[in-house]
Amino acid sequence: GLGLSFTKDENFGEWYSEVVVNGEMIEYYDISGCYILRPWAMSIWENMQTFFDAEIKKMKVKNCYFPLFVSPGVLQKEKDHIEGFAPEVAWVTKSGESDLEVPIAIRPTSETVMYPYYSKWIRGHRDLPLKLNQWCNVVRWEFSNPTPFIRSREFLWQEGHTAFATKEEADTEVLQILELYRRIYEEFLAIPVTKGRKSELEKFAGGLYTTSVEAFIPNTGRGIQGATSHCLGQNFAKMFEINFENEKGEKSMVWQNSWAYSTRTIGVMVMVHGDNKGLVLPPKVAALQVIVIPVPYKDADTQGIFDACTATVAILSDAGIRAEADLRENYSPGWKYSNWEMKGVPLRIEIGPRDLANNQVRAVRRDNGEKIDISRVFLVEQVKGMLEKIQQNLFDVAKQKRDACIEVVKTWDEFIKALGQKKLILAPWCDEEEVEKDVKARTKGEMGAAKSLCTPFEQPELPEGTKCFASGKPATKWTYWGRSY
Ligand SMILES: O=C1CCCN[C@@H]1CCCn1cnc2cc(F)c(Cl)cc2c1=O
Ligand SMILES: [Mg+2]
Repeated sequence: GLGLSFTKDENFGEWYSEVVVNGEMIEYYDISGCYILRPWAMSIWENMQTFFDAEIKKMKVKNCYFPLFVSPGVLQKEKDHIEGFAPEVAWVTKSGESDLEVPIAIRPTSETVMYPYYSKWIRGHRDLPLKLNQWCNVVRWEFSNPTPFIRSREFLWQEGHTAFATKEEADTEVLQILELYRRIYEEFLAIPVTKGRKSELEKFAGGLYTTSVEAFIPNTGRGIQGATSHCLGQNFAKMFEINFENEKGEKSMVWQNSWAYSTRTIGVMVMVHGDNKGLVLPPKVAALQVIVIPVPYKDADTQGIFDACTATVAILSDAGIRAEADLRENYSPGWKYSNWEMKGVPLRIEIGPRDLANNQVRAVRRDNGEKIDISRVFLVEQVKGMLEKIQQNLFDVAKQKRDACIEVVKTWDEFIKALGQKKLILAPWCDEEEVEKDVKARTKGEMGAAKSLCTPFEQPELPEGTKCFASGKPATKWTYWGRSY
């Protein structure tokens, strides 16, 4: 039937797979780990892209497009860049019946594709800063459990790659981009995230430091990296000889950043806001913000009701609200309510004989089910107000649930207990890599090991003499830990 066969709390994994399919976001594909993004998902990607693309353009970033294919020599340019990643590189080995002389890799990320040309294009300081971005797909032949949006063998992302004359400029941009990622999550997807710095063990090995926005899924008690903004330092400049002559005529290497968010954002949104009726879409990213449904009654003025629906859509659309009417004759109002709830449309407007007579409409919120009769007078203002309240409420509820999962611990026993309770753990840490490796080793299991998620920029007070939860050594910072995706 129309409903879901799994509930979010009883079987999260099955619930998620069913919701993304029944909500018409995803169609499973006959190649494992690959998914079809249907319009209901693509429109959310486009809504975020419209915001982010405009924002990076304000920062003088230019869009470009580099080839999908990577020649092997350049991919293996730097051992420690791809060490560990090699198994997930997909290769083209044939064309038609004949083998390729040399197999060609499909980009898993584009540093090695782009940077030989950065080296060619950047000569003098007047060529800096160079700021390019591309909206594209990447392929990583992962083997751990594929999950629509969250972990797939091909996904869409944007990857920004910038080069500066000074470290200060790079450091500044890293945080400007990170703020845009925070806005994507908190202002568009209504998801609370934590800005922080990755540990030496978790950072991008090819870079100098990694910052990220971290989300959390209360149902599974797992953290998830929402987006990432790296300062690469001069590591890739050294590797690819990206030098420039500065004002004093000295030859020096550029300072680089790279940053990305992907279609994983959509999966996080489904996981955080979805419920047992299906998707719940934040109005800011919803393809459809209002669905208008006629509720005809016996011999009541059916045409009048349909006309009122059409007029309501016109009024709302003219005001920039994304609204449609579901006038299909062969489906009952009840069926339509369930269908559009499953698709997560934030606001439903019902128009029946009584509404017609009273020059009003009945509005029903998807986030909390609240039913409100609103007059057709000032209809636009009231609908806009309701959509804003829904957006804000989705964020507030998600933040309250996420905050309720945060557990501050001081000792190993408290840490293990909190881990078992699917908490997001904030613990004082000595910031030693060996200790982090030890935490991973000591928490290994079928649920996956605990790892550091980020060291939040907002650091709580760390009293003198506080001990690291894992090593007992003097703690130097508060760090979030947990299991993750
Ligand atoms: O996260 C970003 C922002 C956008 C540009 N890239 C960086 C780093 C990507 C790390 N990374 C991630 N995954 C990879 C997978 C691979 F197969 C190979 Cl060869 C390399 C990598 C790899 O370098
Ligand atoms: Mg990976």
